[in-house]
Amino acid sequence: YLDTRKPKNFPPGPKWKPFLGCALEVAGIKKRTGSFLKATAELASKHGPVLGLKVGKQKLVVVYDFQAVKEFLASDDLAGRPFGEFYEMRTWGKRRGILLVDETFWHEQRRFSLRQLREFGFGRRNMSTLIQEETQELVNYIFKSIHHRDSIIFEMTTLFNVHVLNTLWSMMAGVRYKHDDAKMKELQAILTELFGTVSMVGATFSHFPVLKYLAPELSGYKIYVNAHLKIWDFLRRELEHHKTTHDPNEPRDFMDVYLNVLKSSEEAGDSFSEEQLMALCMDLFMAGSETTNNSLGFAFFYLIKYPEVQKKAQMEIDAVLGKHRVPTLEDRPNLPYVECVVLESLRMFGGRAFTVPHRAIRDTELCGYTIPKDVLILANLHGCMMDPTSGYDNPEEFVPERYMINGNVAVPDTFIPFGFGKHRCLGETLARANLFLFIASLLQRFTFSVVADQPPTEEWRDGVTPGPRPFKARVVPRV
Ligand code: HEM
Repeated sequence: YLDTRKPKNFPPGPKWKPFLGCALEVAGIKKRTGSFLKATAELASKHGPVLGLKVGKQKLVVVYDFQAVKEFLASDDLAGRPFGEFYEMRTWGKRRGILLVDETFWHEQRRFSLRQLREFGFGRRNMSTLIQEETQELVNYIFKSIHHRDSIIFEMTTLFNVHVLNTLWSMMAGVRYKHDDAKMKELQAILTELFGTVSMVGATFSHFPVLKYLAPELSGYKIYVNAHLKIWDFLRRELEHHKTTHDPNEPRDFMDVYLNVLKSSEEAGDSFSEEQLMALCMDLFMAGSETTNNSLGFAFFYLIKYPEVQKKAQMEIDAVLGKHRVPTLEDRPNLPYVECVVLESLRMFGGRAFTVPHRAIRDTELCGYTIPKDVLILANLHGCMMDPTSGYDNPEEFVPERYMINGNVAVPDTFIPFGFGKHRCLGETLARANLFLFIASLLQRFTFSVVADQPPTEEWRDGVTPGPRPFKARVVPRV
């Protein structure tokens, strides 16, 4: 804590003070600019694209521009997973860390999850039919809410929550919930609470661990632990249910396939265990819900802000599907403009986000600087996709046409909302399928517009994942 000397050749950044490191300076800029993302972008413009920070006891490197991000994400030395928080897990009666699947096991668990997601299909349901069920549930819910009126006003940032969680939870445990289901709402509330207390680089208590004991509430530790315990409990109950109803010949979902692997000793590597299954579900849950929700939030934020984009997408949908044929993933090649709306929504989300933090697994180099072992390092993707120097014309504008090149959909190298390299998002296929089907299905049946005198604010919400601030839209059925 008291050491203010920087390691030799450490990336440049603000001066370090005893105990705090440069936390105060960063917090000051964060307060002025409104987010940690903008604060680190500003510091990178002053100190350079590889920024060295120290927040409390934690040394941290933030990488900003595309060339540096490319070198970072391609480096095997910088592909470690951060250590999770450890605390008492009453449910299992012993001490364990549950934030993340253990690094030594991650490789095998990641490969298993990727294969399940790629071969997605349990019983008669594949990824498209599963998401279609959710999109049509939402369409019906909106029609039901409109009832005999001409239109309805919805708060848009929460409209998709349950349905997005359902796509994850159906895949993992074969369970889906109704739009108003109390249990699912509770789970969503826990996730939202949790995401509000931490940022991508951890929470106040992880930088100043003594606060866990001195100020458990103020430092967010209590909320963090309680939220984890509640989710852990939720997952454990589902796992117990699976164990009693599991038929090895007819796996219904991810949990069943995993239980099959556990049963067949030659297939199961060392990394497979019930606890790892729970931690894996936790990871997928955490990584997949807010990201997809907020990307959809940005999509509809911009669709009401740019009605001409919405109209153009609707015309394409009408021409290909008409008003009633439900969009499926097979329609993707025939709806290139909708696909471009998806890409631009992902840029609006990703360009305001960080990658997950990685850990240096040994002393190494990045762009000529020394990164000591165990230092946390992450990329600020604003530099790649939204900075004026990122190569996108008017990067703050929502322009789906930018991906339409000679009639084909194409993205530049700098388009990396899912990262790349060893930790590239493993839910990319599911996330893109969700975005495409939700956007296409809703625009087919409804028009979304700004509510008079309640225009959405341009300010967005910082947190583990960025999102638009709550905003309302008027929803009118298309006849
Ligand atoms: C629009 C939605 C999404 C976006 C923009 C997104 C973006 C990202 C990014 C930027 C990373 C970090 C890559 C890196 O550090 O190199 C990541 C990692 C990850 N994502 Fe996603 N993600 C989304 C949805 C999902 C979904 C739906 C799932 C689960 C089904 C998921 C699971 C994961 C996991 C498990 C990781 C960690 C991978 C690893 O460390 O090896 N994500 N995602």
